[in-house]
Amino acid sequence: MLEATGITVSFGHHRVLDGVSLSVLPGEVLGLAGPSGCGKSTLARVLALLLRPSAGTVAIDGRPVRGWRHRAPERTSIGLIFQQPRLAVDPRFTLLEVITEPLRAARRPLDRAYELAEELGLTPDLHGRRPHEVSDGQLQRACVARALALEPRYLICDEMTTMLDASTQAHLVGRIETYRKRTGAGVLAISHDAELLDRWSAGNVRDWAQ
Ligand SMILES: Nc1ncnc2c1ncn2[C@@H]1O[C@H](COP(=O)(O)OP(=O)(O)OP(=O)(O)O)[C@@H](O)[C@H]1O
Repeated sequence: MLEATGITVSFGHHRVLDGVSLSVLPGEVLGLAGPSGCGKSTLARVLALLLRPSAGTVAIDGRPVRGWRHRAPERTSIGLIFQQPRLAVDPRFTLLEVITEPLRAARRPLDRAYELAEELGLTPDLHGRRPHEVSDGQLQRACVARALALEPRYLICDEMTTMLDASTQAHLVGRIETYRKRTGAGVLAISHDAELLDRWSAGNVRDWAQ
């Protein structure tokens, strides 16, 4: 279980999260809805171990996270996919380099990147292109491949498909579903699209406003 307990985060004097708790079970899809600005993305960053809260704990499969260093080993257990892929990649990287980045950092074989690119529908002519030479949908496919590269136990999809057309949305959700069913990973899906969340999580939605 990916478990956040009593999470508190402030930016300056603005307390964004005040003792929030949430958990994602292995194999489940949990939808998270809520009004704009309520702190969903902030909580996603805490759960992905990118933002250290001022109070509260994150535990992965019962083990509390202690190291919040950049290369904390627990980081590889959690994949995060952002809403805006252009803000989530180094603009100098080719799509293939985006996908190989975590494999390189973890000293894993890079061949896996070609399989992931193919699974995400990125044809070889796209591999050498940089972010400004591809569409948002193609770049987001590379970001999903990157998030899956180290086979995370949990995936956090933060408005992953908001900017994309219906067919790309269906493809990306389908890929993550295939991965979830194969590995038993837990998925936290954050979206303003109530219909998508309801369908994807089979009604397992937590509404922040309630
Ligand atoms: N790095 C930051 N510095 C200062 N304030 C921040 C920072 N990140 C987020 N905030 C503020 O924290 C609040 C919550 O932001 P967050 O992005 O978590 O909300 P959200 O629920 O994901 O919103 P949306 O649904 O619009 O994406 C907002 O008021 C935002 O302006």
